[in-house]
Amino acid sequence: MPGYPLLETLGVKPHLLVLNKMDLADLTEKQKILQHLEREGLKNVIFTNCVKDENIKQVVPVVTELIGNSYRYNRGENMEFCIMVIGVPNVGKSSLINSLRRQHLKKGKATRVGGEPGITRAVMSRIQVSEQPLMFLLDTPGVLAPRIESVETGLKLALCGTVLDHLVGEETLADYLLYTLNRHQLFGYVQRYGLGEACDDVASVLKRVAIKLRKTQKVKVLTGTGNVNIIQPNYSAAARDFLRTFRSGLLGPVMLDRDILQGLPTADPSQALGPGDA
Ligand SMILES: Nc1nc2c(ncn2[C@@H]2O[C@H](COP(=O)(O)OP(=O)(O)OP(=O)(O)O)[C@@H](O)[C@H]2O)c(=O)[nH]1
Repeated sequence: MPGYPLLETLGVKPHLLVLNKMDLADLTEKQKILQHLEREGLKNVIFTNCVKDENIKQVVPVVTELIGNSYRYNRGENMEFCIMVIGVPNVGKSSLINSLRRQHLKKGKATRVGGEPGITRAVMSRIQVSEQPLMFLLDTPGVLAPRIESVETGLKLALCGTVLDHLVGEETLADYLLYTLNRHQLFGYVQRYGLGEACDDVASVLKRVAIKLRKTQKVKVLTGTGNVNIIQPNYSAAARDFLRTFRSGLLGPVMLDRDILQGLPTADPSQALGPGDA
C-alpha cells in the first residue's frame, strides 16, 4: 500500500509490517517489494497467510527481538509484551491474532473474523497470543488514511475490500477489476466465464457472468403496442460475483501496486518476469 502515515506516529516504537493474504498476491517481485519498503523506512517485514498459518511462527521471535533491541521506557521489570495490531479494514488483523493463538497456544478463535470491512468495531481487551514470552495483542478496528492520495489508490483499496463495495459501487469496482486483470494479462476470467476472448467492455463481461450464474431478471417494458417482458442481466449480482471470485484468488494472484515497483532495478537478475509482468 502506498503511503504509511502511521509510521510517523509509530516511529519511536518498534514495529513490524505484516503483509497478510500473501496467497492472493503475486510475489514474483518480492525482492523489489522489500527494497521499496526499505526505502520507505520499513525494514521489518513478514509476508503471511493467516488462513493457512503460513509464516506465522516468524512473528513472535521477530517481535521479541525488536522489543529486546529497543529502549525499554517505562517497562521496568515488566516482562509482558503488549502489542497493537493496526491496519486497513479487512486486511486480516483479527485473523492474525487467531492464527498466532493457534500456533503458540494451540487455542482457537479469540476475535471475530469476517469477509467485510468493519467487523472489529472497538478496541478489545488484550488477547494472549504467546506464553514464552508472555505476549498480548490488541485488536483494533481497521483504519484508513484520512486522505487517499489518488482515485486509483482508492480503487485499489476498494478492490481489496477495505471499504463496503456499495459505497464505491459494485459495477464501478468490477470495471476497475477488469481493467486491472487485462493490464496484468490475467485472462483467467475469459475461460471462467466462457467469453471466448479478452474483453475490455465491462457490460459485456458482466452480461456473460450473469448468464452463467443465471442471474437474470424479467423486466416489463412499455412499448407503443403494449407491455413486453424482456430478460435483463442482473449486473449488480454479476459484479458482486466477479469481485468475490477475484478476492478468493480464483482469477490468479495479483500485485496491484506493480506500477509503483516498475522502474526499480531487479535485485536478482535470475528472477525472471512472470507472465503478465511484461
Ligand atoms: N486469502 C486469505 N484470506 C484471509 C487471510 N487472512 C484473513 N483472511 C480473510 O479476510 C477476511 C477479513 O479478515 P479479518 O481478520 O476479519 O480482518 P480484519 O483486518 O480484522 O477486519 P476489520 O475488523 O474489518 O478491520 C476474512 O474473510 C478472513 O478469512 C489470508 O491470509 N488469506
